[in-house]
Amino acid sequence: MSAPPRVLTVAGSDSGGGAGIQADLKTMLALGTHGMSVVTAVTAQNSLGVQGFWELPGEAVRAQYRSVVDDIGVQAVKTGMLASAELVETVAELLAGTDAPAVVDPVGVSKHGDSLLASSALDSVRTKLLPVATVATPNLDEVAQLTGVHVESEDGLRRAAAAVLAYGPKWVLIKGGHLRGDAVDLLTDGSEEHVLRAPRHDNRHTHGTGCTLASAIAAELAKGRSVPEAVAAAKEYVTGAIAAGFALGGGIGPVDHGWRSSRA
Ligand SMILES: Nc1ncnc2c1ncn2[C@@H]1O[C@H](COP(=O)(O)OP(=O)(O)O)[C@@H](O)[C@H]1O
Ligand SMILES: Cc1ncc(COP(=O)(O)O)c(N)n1
Repeated sequence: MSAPPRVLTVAGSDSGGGAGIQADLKTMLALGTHGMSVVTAVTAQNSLGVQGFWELPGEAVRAQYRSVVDDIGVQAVKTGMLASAELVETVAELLAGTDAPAVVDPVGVSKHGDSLLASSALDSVRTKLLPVATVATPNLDEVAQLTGVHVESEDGLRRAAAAVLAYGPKWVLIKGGHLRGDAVDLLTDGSEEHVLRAPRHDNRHTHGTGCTLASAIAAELAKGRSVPEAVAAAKEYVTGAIAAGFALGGGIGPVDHGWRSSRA
């Protein structure tokens, strides 16, 4: 049997299993790839929020990354929660030395509003991490935090994309999931533009949407798809996972990563 495409997530652990490393690995499996992980931080997290987190030293992140990349090799990398300026800079340097596409999800706050990134790290995200991204996938809160551009309707997505592209990622996918109406995202590299539209599912169990989308893009890139093809396939996967999101605990439940396979 030949090995499946290899994808690496560099992100935080979510003890509740809905977002972070756990969402990433489930997504990678669901999309037919071999998922691997570099843990940047450990969160104590559930459906009610983030009760605490502990970040790993830069040395531990670097060692995990080298272990995976130098022996097994990667065909795409996804980054999520990086917690601090030190980790953002360490990961940016590692990505710059890796010959594989990088999907950068600049995770700032959780769905509950708990911060997952020190405000002192924002400048490193802008000047070190975004420039090495093949695709950056900010949500509208992250766009506002990073660029000062506030978007309140679909019309503003193009302005947000231009502001993020100015920091140097090859492509940006602005996620309009926090707007009303259809779930509309805009993908552009500054010349091509693709609007991805899906019906909004009236389901509050959306924990892990952003992690799932970014990991799905990385998995599709690892299979050799182009960026627009990978994003279109990933959008279809996350939309189905949101439609099937289920209640767990007393708060916001997770999307269903296994929605395409039978639960019987
Ligand atoms: N209720 C929903 N129904 C359908 N798609 C959604 C819904 N909420 C978010 N999305 C989609 O999920 C993906 C992740 O977006 P978003 O939730 O904005 O990211 P984040 O988790 O980073 O806040 C995007 O493609 C967005 O359009
Ligand atoms: C460890 C970790 N990483 C990322 C998120 C963001 O989750 P979402 O994908 O719902 O924005 C999270 N809640 N926890």
